[in-house]
Amino acid sequence: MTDFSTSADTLVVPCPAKINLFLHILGRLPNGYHQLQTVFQLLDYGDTLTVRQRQDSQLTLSPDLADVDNKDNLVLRAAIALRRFAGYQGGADLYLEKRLPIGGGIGGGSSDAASTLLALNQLWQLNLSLDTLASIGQQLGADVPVFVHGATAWAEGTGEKLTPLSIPSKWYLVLRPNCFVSTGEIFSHQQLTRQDAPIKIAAFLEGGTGNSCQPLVRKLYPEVDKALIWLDKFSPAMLTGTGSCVFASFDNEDAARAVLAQRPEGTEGFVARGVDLSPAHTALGIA
Ligand SMILES: C[C@](O)(CO)[C@H](O)COP(=O)(O)OP(=O)(O)OC[C@H]1O[C@@H](n2ccc(N)nc2=O)[C@H](O)[C@@H]1O
Ligand SMILES: Nc1ncnc2c1ncn2[C@@H]1O[C@H](COP(=O)(O)OP(=O)(O)OP(=O)(O)O)[C@@H](O)[C@H]1O
Repeated sequence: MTDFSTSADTLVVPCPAKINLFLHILGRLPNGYHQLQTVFQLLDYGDTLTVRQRQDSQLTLSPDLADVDNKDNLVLRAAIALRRFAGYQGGADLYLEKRLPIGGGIGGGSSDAASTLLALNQLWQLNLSLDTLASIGQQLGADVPVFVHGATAWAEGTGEKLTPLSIPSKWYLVLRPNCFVSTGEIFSHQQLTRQDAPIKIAAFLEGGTGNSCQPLVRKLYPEVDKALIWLDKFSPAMLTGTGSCVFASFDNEDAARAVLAQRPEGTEGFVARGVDLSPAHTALGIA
């Protein structure tokens, strides 16, 4: 068993979740990806990654995730992509404490990948810029760049054109119905609406925006529909990303926790605070 006690050659980094405070789909690009407008709200809750320098060139990842082969894990894929880009010869032991539900629309895999890039860039003293790390990360997932840049942001393009945004701090309850939604399935679905008109940041701040994937996802997944109806009784509820998680905001932690405690059987969830800056950046001392 690998010993991951903290020392000079070890970094411990949070991998925060995100929610999409709104999500519009403007159209489809020639590569099949969709042109979006969204606000990524970072949360102070997520997975935790520990990276430790090795004296040889091996890259190891533990423990195994139940549903993801190690070779497909975005942590290992990010480490390999970074090492190849930088022409670095050394290795590292990586340990991922997974808390975020997979396929929930809260960006867990992308955040794990981003924290891997940020941490190994420091551990291996590669000195690559955030822009460079974000472009390496974008090849791994559309949500990786926002986690690399580490700020709650207005996003356009496929999520890589980012404008930091300060949102009044709120508490969020994120509820996960008992189902997994494939992002690819929703984006390739015939009935997805892809014709939202572009809006300005001011229009989002004035309210009234929504998630354009929500009508289709709640139709395909009755569990999502039920979760939205239930949570909406306490505070306006919305889908994040392509789901399956839904969320609602509350003025304080106690109010959010009181609702979480009554959640319907079969659902799981967590309460987290919205943050302007990524806890990964704070932990690594990135300005
Ligand atoms: C919907 C969001 O969660 C909003 O935050 C993200 O844009 C999805 O980001 P992600 O899970 O990192 O997505 P990826 O792993 O890059 O892509 C999964 C699949 O979703 C589709 N996809 C994703 C993002 C995007 N802007 N257009 C797409 O059409 C593609 O078919 C792709 O094969
Ligand atoms: N470390 C990881 N954590 C979670 N999923 C991973 C990881 N590595 C690879 N994956 C794969 O990535 C896919 C997407 O997982 P993720 O949890 O990021 O989805 P998501 O929350 O819907 O993301 P998004 O909000 O970016 O659409 C999963 O199907 C899983 O097989």
